[in-house]
Amino acid sequence: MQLLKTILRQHTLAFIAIILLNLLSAGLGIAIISWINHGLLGEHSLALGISKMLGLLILLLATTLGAQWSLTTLGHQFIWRKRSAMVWQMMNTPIATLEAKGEGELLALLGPDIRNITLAFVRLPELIQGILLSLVAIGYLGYLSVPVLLITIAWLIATFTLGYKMVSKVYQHIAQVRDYESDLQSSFQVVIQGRKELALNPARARHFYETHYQTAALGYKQNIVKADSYHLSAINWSNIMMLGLIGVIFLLAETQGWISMTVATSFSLTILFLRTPLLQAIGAYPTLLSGELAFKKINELLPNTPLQDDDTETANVNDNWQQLRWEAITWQYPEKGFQVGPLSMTVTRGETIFIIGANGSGKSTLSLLLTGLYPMAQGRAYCDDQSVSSKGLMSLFSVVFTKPYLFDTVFLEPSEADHELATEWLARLQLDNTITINHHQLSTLSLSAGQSKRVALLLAMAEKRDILFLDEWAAEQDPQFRRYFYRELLPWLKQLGKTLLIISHDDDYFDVADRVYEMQQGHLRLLSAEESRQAARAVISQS
Ligand SMILES: Nc1ncnc2c1ncn2[C@@H]1O[C@H](COP(=O)(O)OP(=O)(O)OP(=O)(O)O)[C@@H](O)[C@H]1O
Repeated sequence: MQLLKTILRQHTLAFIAIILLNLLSAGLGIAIISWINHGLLGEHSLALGISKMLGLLILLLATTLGAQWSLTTLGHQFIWRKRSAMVWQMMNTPIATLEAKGEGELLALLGPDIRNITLAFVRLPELIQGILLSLVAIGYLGYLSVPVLLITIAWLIATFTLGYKMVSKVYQHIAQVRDYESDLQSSFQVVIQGRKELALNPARARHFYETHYQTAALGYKQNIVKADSYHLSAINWSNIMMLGLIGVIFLLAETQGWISMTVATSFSLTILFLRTPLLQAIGAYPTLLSGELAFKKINELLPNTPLQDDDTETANVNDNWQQLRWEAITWQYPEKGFQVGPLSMTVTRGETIFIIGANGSGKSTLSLLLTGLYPMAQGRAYCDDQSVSSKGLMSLFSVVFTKPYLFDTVFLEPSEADHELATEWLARLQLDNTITINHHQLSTLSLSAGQSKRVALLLAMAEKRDILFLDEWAAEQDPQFRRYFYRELLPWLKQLGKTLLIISHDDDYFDVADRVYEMQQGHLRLLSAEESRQAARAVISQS
């Protein structure tokens, strides 16, 4: 099992110590049974017998608790590390890979999958104790009578072969449960993010509920019921067969005379002692299977390779760069989806460049490609004629996406000067009546769409990167502020030395740009001054 192998590799010594502790606990358990059967009544006084038994029981309690506690602690330590590595890994995974998986799958990884691994560890002590106890018990039974032990082993093999078949079915259904879990997470997202639309349209809400949600929920339920049924059948089957084994042992003693009745009693006591932990072990197995499946899913998406420290690449970008150039670059969405490029583009430091084009022509995709967020399938980017990596590109840009995510902190480690800057920017963005900045925290994020975009711009400016890339930033602004943005804010940002890449549909303001590019079905074209003037009409006619 991958999960067990990994924990064994990462915590070899601790794991060996835990196994030894478990062996000790199992050995003590069996020794106590043997002593009760053979030694207790032979003690000189009843008081001595009782105190010895109490002492042994307390020792057994301490070792069993110690063994379980250390395994559980090790498990939670492993999960803490795994979850932290996952979150970090996810933040460092190319966004195209994450997008291809879908949000439902990612939520399933961080939520139910990690929970299943946790549960696997919670039940792992039972499994390990059950297995070790069985081994120790088998040794003891062999000491009592080898022929009866052989019959016992044959009986147990027959029991567990059928039990294993049932547990395999459990695994199949648990795998399907995991797929439905991902669909359920997607449905939960619809319920939360589409709440307004669903509230307004009961017919759509019912349709969504009856088709999408119920398909996932029913699929989940049917498979979990089947998994649980096979699991319970395996437990009951094993339980009954263990009782049957005791009958067989007494029969062998009574009719065949293979062993005395005292040895038969020891056999039966040991098997009864073994029964509960063994059934618990079988009970714990499916939880371990779910954990294993979750572990595989996590490793599939976020392989546990050490993260590359690309800081050396970002250092390749000269602080005083003068020109960025992309040559014959391309990007295509998976499964032969929309393609951008091959295209080439040059940006000189301090320029204001507009990118225009019809809906779906590929402007936002281009922004992700130019900024290094999508990897170039072909072509290269250069910074002052030096090849620059995706990481290098990312270090130059601050982007306000069409649907930006708003963080509530402006600067990460603000200085007094930064605070003054942020206060000035708030005023310039006409947000000073709505928001205050205390230390580096924004007082509220309950904002209108237009205000949210202004905050997103504030956050982007606070990153103090050389290039600001704004994707249809002005779309939600009122006409006065839109005018103010193009006629005053952009020239002010340019004056500050910012290089500006602006995706825009606002044809009234194309004159603000030094150059205008047009996207057409994934291809980029530099417009002449005359074409820029005509562009607005061209855009409208294409859409
Ligand atoms: N995550 C995605 N997976 C697959 N295809 C996508 C994805 N995002 C966008 N596309 C496709 O890429 C094409 C270009 O989309 P893009 O968002 O870049 O256009 P745009 O020019 O920015 O449009 P708009 O002006 O409407 O914002 C569209 O046909 C769209 O269907």
